[in-house]
Amino acid sequence: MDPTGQKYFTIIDYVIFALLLVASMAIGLYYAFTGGRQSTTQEFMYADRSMKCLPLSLSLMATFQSAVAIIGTPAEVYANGTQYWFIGCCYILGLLIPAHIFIPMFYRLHLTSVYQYLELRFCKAVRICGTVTFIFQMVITGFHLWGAVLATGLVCTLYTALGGLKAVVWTDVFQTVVMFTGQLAVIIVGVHQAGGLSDAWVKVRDGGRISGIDLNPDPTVRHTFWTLGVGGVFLMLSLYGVNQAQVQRYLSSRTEKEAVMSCYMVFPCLQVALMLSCLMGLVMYACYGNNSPLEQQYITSKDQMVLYFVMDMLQNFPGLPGLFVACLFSASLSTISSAFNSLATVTMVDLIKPHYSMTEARATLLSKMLALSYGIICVAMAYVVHLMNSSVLQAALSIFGMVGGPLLGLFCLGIFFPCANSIGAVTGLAAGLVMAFWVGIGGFLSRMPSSVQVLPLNSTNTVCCQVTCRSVPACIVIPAGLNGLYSLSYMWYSALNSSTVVLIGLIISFMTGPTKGDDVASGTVYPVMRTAQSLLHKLVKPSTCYTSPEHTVRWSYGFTVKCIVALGHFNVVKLLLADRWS
Ligand SMILES: CC(C)(CO)[C@@H](O)C(=O)NCCC(=O)O
Ligand code: NA
Repeated sequence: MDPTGQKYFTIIDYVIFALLLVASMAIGLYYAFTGGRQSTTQEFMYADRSMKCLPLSLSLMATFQSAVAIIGTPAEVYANGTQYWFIGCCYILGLLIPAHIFIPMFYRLHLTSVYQYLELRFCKAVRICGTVTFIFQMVITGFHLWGAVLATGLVCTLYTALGGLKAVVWTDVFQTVVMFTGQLAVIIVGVHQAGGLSDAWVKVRDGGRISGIDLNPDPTVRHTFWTLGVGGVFLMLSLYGVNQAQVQRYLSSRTEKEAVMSCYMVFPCLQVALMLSCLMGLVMYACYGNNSPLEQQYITSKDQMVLYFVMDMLQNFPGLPGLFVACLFSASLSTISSAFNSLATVTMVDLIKPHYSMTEARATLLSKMLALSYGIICVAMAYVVHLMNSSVLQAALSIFGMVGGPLLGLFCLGIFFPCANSIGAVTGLAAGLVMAFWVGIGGFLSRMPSSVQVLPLNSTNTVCCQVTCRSVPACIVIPAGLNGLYSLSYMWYSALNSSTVVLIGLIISFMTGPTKGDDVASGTVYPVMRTAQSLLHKLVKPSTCYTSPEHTVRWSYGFTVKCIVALGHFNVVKLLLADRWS
């Protein structure tokens, strides 16, 4: 540390960081020159469908655990306590549903990409709409990532393009280990600096950072048990149920059972990841108390907290800052490599292959070029796009909800509603996206002025933000009714947008002539009623015969229609009552 308070990396730090890049590159090269030498698209995209459960589960977790989670979660816990930790509750249903509904269905259909499902169930147009929405989502995910700077971005692009999915999965495994080690090291040193475990505990407890469960049903409160535990389920389903990056991993496993197991194993992995990042937030509070470096104006945004903390705490431990930066980059690399690989896959499988016939060698080469190009696009964008001053964690999860939510709705419409038709699907998706951007952007703009006031005025970023914000309240007048919608907690975005797709999709399907039960391709609809009935029968009378599929389909039609009608009545009654009372 020099007299101006500037902290520097030592040689050891640089060496550790370089080792991360070298090792990742080595794994990529290894898979480029062993096995089938990445000479088929099967190997490049689906690892020859030979993966085992343990590496897959670590890789599944690493895909959506990026630097954003590692620096965003501690900042959230430091500022608002451990309420966010309750997001861990949504992992239960958020993983059980993919394991028992999505994975068996996708695996048995032997898909080449998850969007092929949409063509089997609906038609080609729906498949293309889904694919384009996904590309949009993943490119945003890829470039919003902090730290995707040239050196790392290029290394990542190279190992992804050379080593295919095998390299992506095995680098994920290695990078997860680096990620956990880095976090653990910072937590241990932090507890030590705070005066030991019991001192640290007393400080966070007296500082009110240990939150009890908040059961407030108000959907506009950012974090409650309901927004996190129930709203989060929809977020998890969109990420772990129908996202191509994840489905590609399920499909690459040796057997269906192993795919289901890997999904189960994500649960403990995610809990460990969540625990480490929440603990780091608590340790930060134990060290700084309410005297945050943000308040003292050492840093200009909440998201710099973790980095400042790390450099501040670890300065006497040469090598540890390097390890932590390696941890951050590991988290990012494992996310963007999955994004590049899945983007290349869908572009090839959904957009190019159905229209041009080509040899296997050509197709493989083209897939590699695609992975390379998406990598370069994302690296270039990372240079251009600067982060917003609001929390990166909230921004990332909002984007997942805004683009992932409608996609989840599209798949649910196809899987759970045999009557939905293609016109309904496309209109529903469009309606869901409109809803997403309307509420997402409306919410962002309506929250902006207040979020800016708390920031110090001396950084260039803030000045730009001030300029844009000042004009906002003047030109946007928000009607009172919409304010409710705009203030919806971002954790509900996935649920709202996927429900919009399903609801509009069903209404349009009924208006344009619902699909007949027999016209639906076999294996593309989940027999909700039959499963529920057989479960019920098993519970009540263990030895009864089960009803015919036709009967069940007819029954589920009737039931769905009744539900919609009942819901309509309920809303009318609610409106009437609200009118009376006001
Ligand atoms: C997806 C969750 C919420 C699961 O805990 C978590 O990994 C997370 O907060 N991710 C943030 C987005 C990102 O890391 O890119
Ligand atoms: Na990651």
